[in-house]
Amino acid sequence: MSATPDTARTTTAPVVSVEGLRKTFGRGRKESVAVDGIGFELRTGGSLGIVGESGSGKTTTARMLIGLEQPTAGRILIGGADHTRPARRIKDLRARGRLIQIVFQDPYTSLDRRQKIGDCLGEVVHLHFGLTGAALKTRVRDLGELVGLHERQLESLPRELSGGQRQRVAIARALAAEPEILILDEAVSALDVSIQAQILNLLADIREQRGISYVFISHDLAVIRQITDTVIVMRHGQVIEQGQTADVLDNPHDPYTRLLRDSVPHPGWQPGITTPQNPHTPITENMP
Ligand SMILES: Nc1ncnc2c1ncn2[C@@H]1O[C@H](COP(=O)(O)OP(=O)(O)OP(=O)(O)O)[C@@H](O)[C@H]1O
Repeated sequence: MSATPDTARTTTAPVVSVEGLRKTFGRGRKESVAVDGIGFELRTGGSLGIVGESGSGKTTTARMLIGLEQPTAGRILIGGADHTRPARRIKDLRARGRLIQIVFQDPYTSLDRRQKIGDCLGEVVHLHFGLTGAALKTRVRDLGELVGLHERQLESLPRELSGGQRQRVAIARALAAEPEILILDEAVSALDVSIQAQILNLLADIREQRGISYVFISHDLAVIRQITDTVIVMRHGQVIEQGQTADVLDNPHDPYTRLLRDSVPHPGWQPGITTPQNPHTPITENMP
């Protein structure tokens, strides 16, 4: 990783600033609004959670941030520079890769089945930093170490690893570009609870050591509470509540956030029975 000291990045200035961001798909009568004029900030070295039910616009927001989707309207500033339009030239794509990376839920589909893990990481390091030979090998070993992958696993093919190990590969591959911002889109959702806890601890350590900023998309509010310091709640493409994570989750002002929070199963919860202790079944059954 870069030698940038933690303090250099850990300021209160926003590293990401989003204004009036909107994305529609389709045209005319078939037009649908996925993201409807949202705004938020991620401070440098901070961790921002995005929560909301399925279809609320979380992934579309992430895809616009990373440049995989062009916004219909609005503005995305990253490190003060305008990143509203996806990069087109290779040089700009690479520069963006050094700034922001994303990890999706299922890394298996994005890994080359015939490529050893070490080679996969080496490719990214070579692409961004031009390292070769022993220097490249050392860097790959360091990356593996950072995420808890050993030499033997670096020599493996993706199918020889567990889901948790593959997710570590995906994180290492994203970190190989030494980005300032890492987006994790349901990146731990498919993992069992103990592996999930290991990865969350790992991410917290990396953030502390490197001063990297996170955008963390998850439907799991316990995960959001653990890994983020601010949160936005999305519904129907809009931000309906935002603030410090603990404040929003402990004292939600919006009924939808309350509903979202109370949907987390707890002792005494029974599916299908609505009582004050067991407030609801489908999450937005009573919402407009
Ligand atoms: N390429 C696309 N073409 C048309 N509609 C799309 C496209 N991508 C997303 N949408 C629509 O935009 C809306 C928001 O989708 P998005 O994937 O951003 O939601 P989400 O909150 O991430 O959901 P989930 O939690 O299920 O991943 C949905 O109604 C979805 O069907």
